[in-house]
Amino acid sequence: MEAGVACKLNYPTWIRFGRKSTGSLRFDRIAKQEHKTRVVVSAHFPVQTSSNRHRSVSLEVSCSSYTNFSASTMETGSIHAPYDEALMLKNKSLEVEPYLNGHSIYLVGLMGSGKTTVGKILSHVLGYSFCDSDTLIEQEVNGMSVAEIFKLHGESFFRKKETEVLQRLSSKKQLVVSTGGGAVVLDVNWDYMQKKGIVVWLDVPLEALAQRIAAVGTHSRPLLHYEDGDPYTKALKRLSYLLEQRGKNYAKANARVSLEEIAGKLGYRDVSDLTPTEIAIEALEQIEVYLKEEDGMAIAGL
Ligand SMILES: Nc1ncnc2c1ncn2[C@@H]1O[C@H](COP(=O)(O)OP(=O)(O)OP(=O)(O)O)[C@@H](O)[C@H]1O
Ligand SMILES: O=C(O)C1=C[C@@H](O)[C@@H](O)[C@H](O)C1
Repeated sequence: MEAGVACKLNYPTWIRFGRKSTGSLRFDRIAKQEHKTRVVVSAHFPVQTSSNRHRSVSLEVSCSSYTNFSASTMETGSIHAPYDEALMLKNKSLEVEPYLNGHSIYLVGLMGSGKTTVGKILSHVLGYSFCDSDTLIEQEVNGMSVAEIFKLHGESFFRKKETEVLQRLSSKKQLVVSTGGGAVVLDVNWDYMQKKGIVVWLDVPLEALAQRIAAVGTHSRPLLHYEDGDPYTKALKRLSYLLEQRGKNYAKANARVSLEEIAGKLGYRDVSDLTPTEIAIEALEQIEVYLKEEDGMAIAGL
């Protein structure tokens, strides 16, 4: 079919796939002029995941002649095209950037939710600087690790430093900040994060978080040392408690990125099948929704 369509229409230049069962097929200007072809595209996008993690999408294309539009369909069939997540990320960032207007992005979420991993991807594609508030605190306290700071100076000292770091960052634009898991607890931190920034919550199921943390060990995360058991059990117990305590705080974020929802949309059975890039794309989408709402309200004078 791919050859058939290409032959009938001559050089279709590219096929673009959206993430919500939408897509478009674009043709070269020359092809349009030469063939005066009116193209009727009916797209059908069942998402398939193949074993090598490269997804392909079935696209049914119907075409009819421009000069005889009522004439029957020229060709129908399906094209398999690779799902290029890097391209989709770039396109999404270009779409969102004008609305962002230089606002920073503050990623919040429980330990291990991917703030650093996703944050680096976002900063790279947007051309923003990336920083990690835990790392900035460590630098301020003579290179001491978070775990050592907790042990030597206690949690309240750490929280004070965290607020100072967020205050310092709050005057800057074009940053992607990976915040500490507990940064959402203090109201003053919200004032700093939202001064020139948008707060995005990475909402990851507890079991997935515990799995990720167990894979790297709990030694660098002092708040996980209160429980007994193997690393997975320790992490799961403590994270459940922390989510109970902080759930309302995370929910105050301007945008929420739910891994369960993305997995559902993409037809994955498990959130662990999601790539960090897919999560970054969803983050941009949710930021766009938020900014458009804000824009609409400002125009409406609300
Ligand atoms: N989408 C993902 N799928 C699988 N593993 C991931 C994903 N995102 C991050 N990870 C892994 O989970 C662990 C935690 O990720 P990361 O450091 O980005 O989270 P974080 O929110 O910054 O954590 P913390 O707040 O504890 O610093 C890392 O080992 C990382 O490689
Ligand atoms: O969830 C938390 O309270 C923490 C998360 C980490 O990022 C560090 O900021 C520190 O270990 C505390």
